[in-house]
Amino acid sequence: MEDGEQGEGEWASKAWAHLSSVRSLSPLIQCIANFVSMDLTANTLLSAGASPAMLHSSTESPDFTPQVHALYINVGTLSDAWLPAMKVAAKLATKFNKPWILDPVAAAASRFRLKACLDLISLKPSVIRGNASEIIALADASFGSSTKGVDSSHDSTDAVEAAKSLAYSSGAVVAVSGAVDFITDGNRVLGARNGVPLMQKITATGCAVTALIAAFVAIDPSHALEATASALAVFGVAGEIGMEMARGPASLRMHLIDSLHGLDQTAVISRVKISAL
Ligand SMILES: Nc1ncnc2c1ncn2[C@@H]1O[C@H](COP(=O)(O)OP(=O)(O)OP(=O)(O)O)[C@@H](O)[C@H]1O
Ligand SMILES: Cc1ncsc1CCO
Ligand SMILES: [Mg+2]
Repeated sequence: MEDGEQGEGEWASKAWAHLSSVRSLSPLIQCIANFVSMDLTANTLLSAGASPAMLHSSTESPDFTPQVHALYINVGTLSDAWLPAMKVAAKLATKFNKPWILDPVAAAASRFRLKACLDLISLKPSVIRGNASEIIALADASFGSSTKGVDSSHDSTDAVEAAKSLAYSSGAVVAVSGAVDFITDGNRVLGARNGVPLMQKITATGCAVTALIAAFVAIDPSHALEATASALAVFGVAGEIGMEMARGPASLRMHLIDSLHGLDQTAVISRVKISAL
């Protein structure tokens, strides 16, 4: 796929091509998720056509990580026991040239968590996706500054410069979710304007979309910026269509998964709103 200036229609076609490849290639994604998000994450990957495996033991990663198409690491319910396993898997992914994707949940909630995230970032993830407060905390390497646990206390627009600086310093593509999702490699910045506000009221939609990014990057690893934008926009479109049937967060969760599974070319092409900023 080519870089450069393109209109929304071309980005939407690219998003459809990415989703079609995920469906046809069904990439195997190792997920070191968290206790809250495991179910939604696995179901999101399955409904998109990917193949999730929630394996986190450092004893089995040497056998398993070399077989996967991408690795997803989420620090949501981080513990002393899980952190070494995350590092083992991340190192294996890098060694075997597999993309790995980080979700730095609540990065600034504690010194332990901030250091864990920064240590993981030094192991070279392909993509980091967080909410605005998480990305600002990582860019500043600062603990406790205006954070509220796993929820963001900033708008995504507040974090664009932090995302660019984190992308530049880490070498990763950095995505900030919110009303507008921003995706940057430190140089280019894309905006994806899909989704509905009620997605914030379902726990772990952020975790789930980060896993979806892993599946999209797995099938287009040399275009991580574009694949990340496609995943965020496609997940947002599933949320928009799901919202047409939902009565609240619980039914939106169900309809979002159904809509992701049923997305067709017409819906993706007409609804995906990605643009270069
Ligand atoms: N105001 C909004 N309008 C539209 N979509 C939104 C809005 N806020 C968030 N989203 C979408 O909801 C999803 C989750 O993003 P969010 O920023 O809430 O992640 P998060 O805080 O990491 O969530 P969690 O930690 O619960 O997994 C993303 O797909 C994002 O695009
Ligand atoms: C609520 C919660 N707490 C730790 S992880 C998680 C899921 C959303 O990130
Ligand atoms: Mg999150």
